[in-house]
Amino acid sequence: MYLMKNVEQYAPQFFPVKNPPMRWAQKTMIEKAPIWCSVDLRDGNQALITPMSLDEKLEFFRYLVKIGFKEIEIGFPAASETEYEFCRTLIENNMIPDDVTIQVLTQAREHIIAKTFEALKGAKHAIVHLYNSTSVAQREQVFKKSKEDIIKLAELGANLCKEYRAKTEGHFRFEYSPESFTGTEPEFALEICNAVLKIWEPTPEDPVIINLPVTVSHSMPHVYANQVEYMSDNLYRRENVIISLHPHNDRGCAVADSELGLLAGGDRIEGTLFGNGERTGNVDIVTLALNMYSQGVDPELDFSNMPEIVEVYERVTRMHVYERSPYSGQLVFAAFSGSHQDAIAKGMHWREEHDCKHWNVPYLPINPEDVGRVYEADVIRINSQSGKGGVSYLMETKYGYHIPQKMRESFGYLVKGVSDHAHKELLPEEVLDIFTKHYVNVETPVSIPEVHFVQKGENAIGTEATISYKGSTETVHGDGNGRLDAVSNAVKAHLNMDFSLTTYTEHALEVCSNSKAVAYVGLEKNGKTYWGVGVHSDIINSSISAFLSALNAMLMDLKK
Ligand SMILES: CC(=O)SCCNC(=O)CCNC(=O)[C@H](O)C(C)(C)COP(=O)(O)OP(=O)(O)OC[C@H]1O[C@@H](n2cnc3c(N)ncnc32)[C@H](O)[C@@H]1OP(=O)(O)O
Ligand SMILES: CC(C)C(=O)C(=O)O
Repeated sequence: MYLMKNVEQYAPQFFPVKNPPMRWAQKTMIEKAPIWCSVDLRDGNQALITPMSLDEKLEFFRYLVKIGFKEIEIGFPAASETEYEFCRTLIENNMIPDDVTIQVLTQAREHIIAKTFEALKGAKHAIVHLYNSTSVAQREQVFKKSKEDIIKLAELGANLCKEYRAKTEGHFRFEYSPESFTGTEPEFALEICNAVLKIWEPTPEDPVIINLPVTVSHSMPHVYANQVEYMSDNLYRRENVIISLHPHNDRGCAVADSELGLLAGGDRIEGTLFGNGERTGNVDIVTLALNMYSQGVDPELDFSNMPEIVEVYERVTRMHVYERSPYSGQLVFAAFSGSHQDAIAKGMHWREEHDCKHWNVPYLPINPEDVGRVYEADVIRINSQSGKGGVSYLMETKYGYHIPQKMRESFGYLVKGVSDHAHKELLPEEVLDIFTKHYVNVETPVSIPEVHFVQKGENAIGTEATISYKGSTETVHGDGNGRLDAVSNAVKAHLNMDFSLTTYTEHALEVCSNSKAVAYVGLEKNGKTYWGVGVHSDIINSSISAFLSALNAMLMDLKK
């Protein structure tokens, strides 16, 4: 019994290569950056609810150049006035850097090819990208043409492009796409591509791009890789052909298709930032490039200011970068859960203490700083799933508190409890606030407004302390082997209670360029430890404040 009643109406829509050699399967890494071609301004733009305006396209174009794209498909000049004007604006205003080649898309129809070349007048160089659909479904349903007639259409387009190129000044290269390649029999895709190549006759000086689009994704990535390998092995004048890949993401496999396709012979990738594009989008170039980067391969694109890239992209496309989009999403470096935070904090300390050549911090595939993200804001995020490791790491890296190991658990549970009850994430300032209110310089119910010490021997100190408690103020005395011990003994005697001082640590604290001293005290009573922290410009005052804070925590607890 099927849960979804229509499963029987589906069957695989792809044509696997017979007996594929699968040499690509022996490879494990992409070893150099492919030629990148951004199709944000064409495939990305044609899929937007409101396509970009001229100004938005100009801003996006400049940004793509800044990222480092050397080939940019700027549009479909015959599609609309905006598309045409955009192409003219770039050319007439000399806005295309010499090392950047614009690319334009055209169908195999004369008036569209004519308009495309008209749009390119004055361009120093460009790629003219011709396509027609070759899949069984499109041949039968859309074009209602035989294989021979589909080849004739491609040949017509290829010949027209050649003719118009001859009539137009500028250095123009050609690209051909057997559109819907993944729904096409590989033998037929090869036949039609070779027919086009025989018209264009690629040479080393004039190589041709054969683009193998996953127009719609129908198969698992290895099936596509076999198709790419088959084309690469059999294309006419392969040595003068650049194999381009253009995967869409219908099955969520565009990145895998691209990576395996590159292993199988692809030289070039057409994709978009954050995977914008028709339906589920084109392949996300950010992911592809940073996947390479994370393995030590220079992607030759600059994504070091991801927050800015996301801002520009979201503004001009009116799309949203998904929070979990690899490398770019708001949450992709965030660790909320305790064990992840603990491992990240320890991994970061390990890096400080060891001479690590390679990045291998647990749970962080790359250093978030490499893409312009910051640890405190983006990595350690605190909610009810967090633990002591993350909370302490935050307090240390953002506020300079080195909370003693033994105190961390108590603080971790305190923070977790606040977040759990409020049912929300806590910002770093809120975590600091909890810490301050709960532990630092707590002066109720007991306070010590004044304290003096006298040295009574080599290891003996006496104190005279003024203690305020429950509305009365008294001067008390005590002796000890140090100042804190003397105050502790004086308080014990005055309050007639017993406890032991189990932890004491101190360190300097940088607060707004002033150095203060921070002390941490743990007092134990009936098997339970109470914590206090003192912050003061003077270390003696800090330690007494820490002691008092712990004592007050104990008194409040005993009162319950
Ligand atoms: C997979 C992709 O992304 S391909 C790129 C798709 N992008 C776009 O289509 C965006 C821009 N397109 C447009 O603005 C318009 O489609 C235009 C201006 C190109 C053409 O507009 P129109 O001619 O008015 O309409 P339309 O696109 O519906 O034309 C379809 C006709 O073109 C034919 N056709 C479609 N693609 C091609 C092609 N690549 N080569 C030759 N003919 C084609 C169809 O078979 C159909 O023919 P018919 O009129 O005999 O039925
Ligand atoms: C024009 C072609 C390359 C295309 O966009 C596709 O097939 O997805």
